[in-house]
Amino acid sequence: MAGNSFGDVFRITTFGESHGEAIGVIIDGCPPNITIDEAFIQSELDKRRPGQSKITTQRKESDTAKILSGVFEGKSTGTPLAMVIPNEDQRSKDYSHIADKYRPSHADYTYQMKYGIRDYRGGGRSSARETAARVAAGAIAKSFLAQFGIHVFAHVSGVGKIEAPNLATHDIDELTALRESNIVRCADPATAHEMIAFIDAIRKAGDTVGGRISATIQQVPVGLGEPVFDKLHADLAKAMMSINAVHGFEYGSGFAGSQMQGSEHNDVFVNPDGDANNLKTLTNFSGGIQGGISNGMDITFRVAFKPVATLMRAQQTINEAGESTEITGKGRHDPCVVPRAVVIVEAMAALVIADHLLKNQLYDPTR
Ligand SMILES: Cc1cc2nc3c(=O)[nH]c(=O)nc-3n(C[C@H](O)[C@H](O)[C@H](O)COP(=O)(O)O)c2cc1C
Repeated sequence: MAGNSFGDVFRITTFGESHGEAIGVIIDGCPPNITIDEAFIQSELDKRRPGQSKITTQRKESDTAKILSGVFEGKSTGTPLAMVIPNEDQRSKDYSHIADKYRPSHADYTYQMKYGIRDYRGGGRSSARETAARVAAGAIAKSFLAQFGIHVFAHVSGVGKIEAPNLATHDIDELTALRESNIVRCADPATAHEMIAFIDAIRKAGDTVGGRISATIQQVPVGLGEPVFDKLHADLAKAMMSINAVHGFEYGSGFAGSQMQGSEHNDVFVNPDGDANNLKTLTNFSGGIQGGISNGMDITFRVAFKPVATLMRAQQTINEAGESTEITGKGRHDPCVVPRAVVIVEAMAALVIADHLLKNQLYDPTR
């Protein structure tokens, strides 16, 4: 199975399945002397952990990452940094009833056709359990970026047809406190209230619902991103589209921008500091990226997640023998993935920025 690695310099490889022994990650290319704070890694994993509230799956996993290598006396050594997260609450029998059935809109049929074998327990490698390994790696990338004052913030900006208003502040600490004040992780508490009630009603009806996550990356220096195929937004798009259940990515003005005119869409340059090498723009429809290269403004993007495929109600499907059958989800599933996916989006964004920072020919770590 190819395609388990991401990044060129700050490169991660993840391994493991939903119901195997463990999942984990190896980071090859992590620079030395980064402070590795295990409590921070854990706090990041806690935001993705199952069983954290009534609107997430009830699977009970402590999601504790054990560092196996690459760290000495609390600092990265520059050698491969490996982390493993044991699986604790598999309950594989919850899946025996679907062993030979294809869940509609899940990965069962495509895995069976491609590999001729699949671990049906929780979807095996196709399970979003794998993303815990990305979150652990993302925590290391965030620690690296913090040295440069670069911070990523994401929150749930939409659930079904409910949409949060534009945020009133850009202060990351303030936004984080607002987001963590509620279980859906929306930084607008009034909208959060509405979202939680809606997800709870959907869950009780045995159904699921999609949602949106908006993100911003602050203090990214000018010049990250390669000009042709490895444009910064192209790599962000790949990172986000690689997350389970993601169906859309847009940056800056995104799809709405295609309905605008150039005269309203162009970001007018200004020079507030009288420094020709530190220009700003009055608006940020470019989302902080022009020609695939960061321009020093906040990088902004939005990610759309589909409704979870596994429903707690009967659906028509086909089994491996090609016969019509019924399928009903059992066990523990998320009615809406976005509350748990916020930290996954942040992790993938941090990995992209760390990778570009390191491969930028203009980057001088001593500067
Ligand atoms: C945080 C998170 C949790 C998820 N939880 C579930 C779940 O409980 N049940 C499920 O069927 N799919 C869940 N998914 C989505 C599946 O992993 C995904 O739909 C499946 O792998 C098929 O891939 P695709 O939707 O990208 O085509 C979750 C996704 C994320 C990001």
